[in-house]
Amino acid sequence: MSNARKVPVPHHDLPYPRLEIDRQRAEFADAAVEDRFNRHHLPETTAQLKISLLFCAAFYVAFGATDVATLGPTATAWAMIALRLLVALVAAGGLLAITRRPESVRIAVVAACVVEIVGLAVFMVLCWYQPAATAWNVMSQALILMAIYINIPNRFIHAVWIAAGSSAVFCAMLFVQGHLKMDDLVALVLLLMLGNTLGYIGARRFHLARREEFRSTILLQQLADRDPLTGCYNRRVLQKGLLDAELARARRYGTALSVILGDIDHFKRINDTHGHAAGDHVLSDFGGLLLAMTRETVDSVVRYGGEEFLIVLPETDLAGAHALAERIRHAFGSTGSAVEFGEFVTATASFGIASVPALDPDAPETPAVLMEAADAQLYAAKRGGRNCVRGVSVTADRMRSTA
Ligand SMILES: Nc1nc2c(ncn2[C@@H]2O[C@H](COP(=O)(O)OP(=O)(O)OP(=O)(O)O)[C@@H](O)[C@H]2O)c(=O)[nH]1
Repeated sequence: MSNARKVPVPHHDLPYPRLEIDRQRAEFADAAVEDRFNRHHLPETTAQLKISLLFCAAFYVAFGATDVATLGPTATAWAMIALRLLVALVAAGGLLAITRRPESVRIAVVAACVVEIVGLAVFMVLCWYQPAATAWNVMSQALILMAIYINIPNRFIHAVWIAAGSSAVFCAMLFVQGHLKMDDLVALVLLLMLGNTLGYIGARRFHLARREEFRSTILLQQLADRDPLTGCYNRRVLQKGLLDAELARARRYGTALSVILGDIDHFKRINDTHGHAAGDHVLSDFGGLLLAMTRETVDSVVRYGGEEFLIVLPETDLAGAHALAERIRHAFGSTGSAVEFGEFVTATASFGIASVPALDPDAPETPAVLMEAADAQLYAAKRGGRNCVRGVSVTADRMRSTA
């Protein structure tokens, strides 16, 4: 049972307010949505990070030649090369970690941060011992800023802190060293401020654009999957395998699964008496009620036909589904729909339930059995006088009518 809850169910929508983007942090305001975004892009992010780490390691080691060139083959030069190798080793460690745990967003972020911080710390030490190469090192710092903001995929907020923080340390170090004239130092501070500002603007725009694209994709998907009149899922979602996936989950983890078919009684009469628009109001209210009375991120409500709705209830047995159907039946029958010209229409609905019990080795493999059973129960409810609930427990070789 507990395992089943850990498996993400892919078909549930994200309500629009949860898709808001925190423009300062350049992330989704909702941590769960941000996580979903990161998981969606993880393969691409990891591939880019691997290349970035490889380049980082290679260039750090290659620039060891400049240590020997500026300092000669001294002990200090060899110590610097050892430090460069340390950065390469840390980058290799990051590479190994993300290769071993490609599914972890956190490891990718930690690997990027650790390599950036260790790389910059080593860079500061190298600069400290090479005051003669300050001009080159300033250029290197500017390029490193570009790598941190743009080329090494990381959280925007981390990139800003690491890039801006390292620039501040770099300026402070040159100030303490005192090799530069004040006007050169001011030019250097301005240069790094410019690098950080350009990096900030470019990286922020990039992070925001990717999230805006992700949000548009989700909203388009919601438009494609939802019935515009009621807000419930349309049959496309069933065709995409909603019920197959839930049934497979129930079989895999031994959990119960129920489906309820709900149908408004004598709906044709409502249309004929009050008009099609009034019928639409009643349909919309019924759909809204079903959505409101079911679990937002667990259950699914599908407009199955004209005035027929399917509710899919994972981890719910027959008794639970029956109790829910009764609550809906009562709520719908006791509230009316305000239609045009001040008219008020009341209606009732009938419900047919089919359930797969928990830990049932005979649970059906295809949804067709479940749907046929629910349909038969709905038919029984209609024949039994309407405005009532009928249910059955379904196994591969038998059906026990319990209500
Ligand atoms: N207003 C409106 N009516 C619809 C819509 N879709 C289907 N219908 C109507 O729903 C009615 C369904 O009628 P029937 O299938 O005979 O069922 P019923 O009158 O509800 O009778 P029972 O189900 O046996 O209680 C038909 O008249 C359809 O035209 C819709 O989107 N809006």
